[in-house]
Amino acid sequence: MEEPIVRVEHLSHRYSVQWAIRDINFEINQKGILGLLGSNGAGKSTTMNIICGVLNQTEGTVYINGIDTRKQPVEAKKYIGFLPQKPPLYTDHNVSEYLTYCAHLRLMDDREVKAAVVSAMKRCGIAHFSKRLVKNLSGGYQQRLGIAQAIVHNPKLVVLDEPTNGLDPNQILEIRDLIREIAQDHAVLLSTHILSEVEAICQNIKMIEHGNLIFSGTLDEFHDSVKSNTCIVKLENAPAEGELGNIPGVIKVKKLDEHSFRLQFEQEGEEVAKRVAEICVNRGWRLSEMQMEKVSMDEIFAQLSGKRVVDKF
Ligand SMILES: Nc1ncnc2c1ncn2[C@@H]1O[C@H](COP(=O)(O)OP(=O)(O)OP(=O)(O)O)[C@@H](O)[C@H]1O
Repeated sequence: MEEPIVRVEHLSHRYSVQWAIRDINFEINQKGILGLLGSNGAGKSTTMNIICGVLNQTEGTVYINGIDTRKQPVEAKKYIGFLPQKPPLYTDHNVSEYLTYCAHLRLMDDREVKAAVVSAMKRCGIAHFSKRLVKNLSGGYQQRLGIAQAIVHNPKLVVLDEPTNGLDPNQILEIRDLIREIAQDHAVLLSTHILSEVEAICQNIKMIEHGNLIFSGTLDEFHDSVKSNTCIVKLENAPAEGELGNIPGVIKVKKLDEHSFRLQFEQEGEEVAKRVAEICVNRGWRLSEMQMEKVSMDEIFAQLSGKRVVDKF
């Protein structure tokens, strides 16, 4: 059987006395973009730094393509490309010199370096800047170069730590397009605390909070992980708010306009919603619309991380 690209087993790390991550386990088996999501300080960078061999874990094991990163770090690193939060750029090099240097650092065969540098520059849209000094590139192009150094040796795994941090909105869209393109033939592990980023480009999500892995699944599963308990009803012959509030299972009511109300249910809603619909019809309130409200990414994130959910009432 083929080895997973990444296998993380019982990974824990402690900085002096405080545990930053505890008992993290997961595998990456395929190409595509996996988003590592979490609040500031959740443990994303710690996890990525260990996977990439930049930090030695306190406990647990990371295998890249079946190779233990602790026992055979040099071999394992051939399969990893890493863009840390702060790109490791040598600003007095020009683009081509810098990538050539990076390719040698990755122990590439000398005969392959030139073509690999040209290919990485092309893929990242920086070929026209090959002779430009790194310090004279804009932030967006420096980030492209950061990604180019992460793929120059054609690794199986590309790890990007908050790759759109600090970029302007147009640069963010361009870098996201580039990451999507890279993910066609690499497994990309990307950390972010920006929910719209996850929604825009990730197929799978792992969420870390206080150093623990608290969610693992597809984007759709993430959306389904928290069920809605609010709904909007439209009643052509609306009663007073109090009457809606007296329906068993309804705990809050907010009048939105003459005919529309937001109802909050005791628990997640389908059973109560059916009851509300029956009562509205039986009492002649002329129910014309009823829709469970979608739970936003922000609300899911807040609930999963145990934070206070914004009260819509
Ligand atoms: N070198 C260090 N020494 C001591 N504590 C550290 C060190 N680096 C990180 N920490 C702590 O470990 C925890 C996890 O930090 P980490 O940087 O992995 O989180 P993160 O999810 O990447 O956050 P951010 O999104 O802010 O980068 C935090 O409490 C942080 O303060």
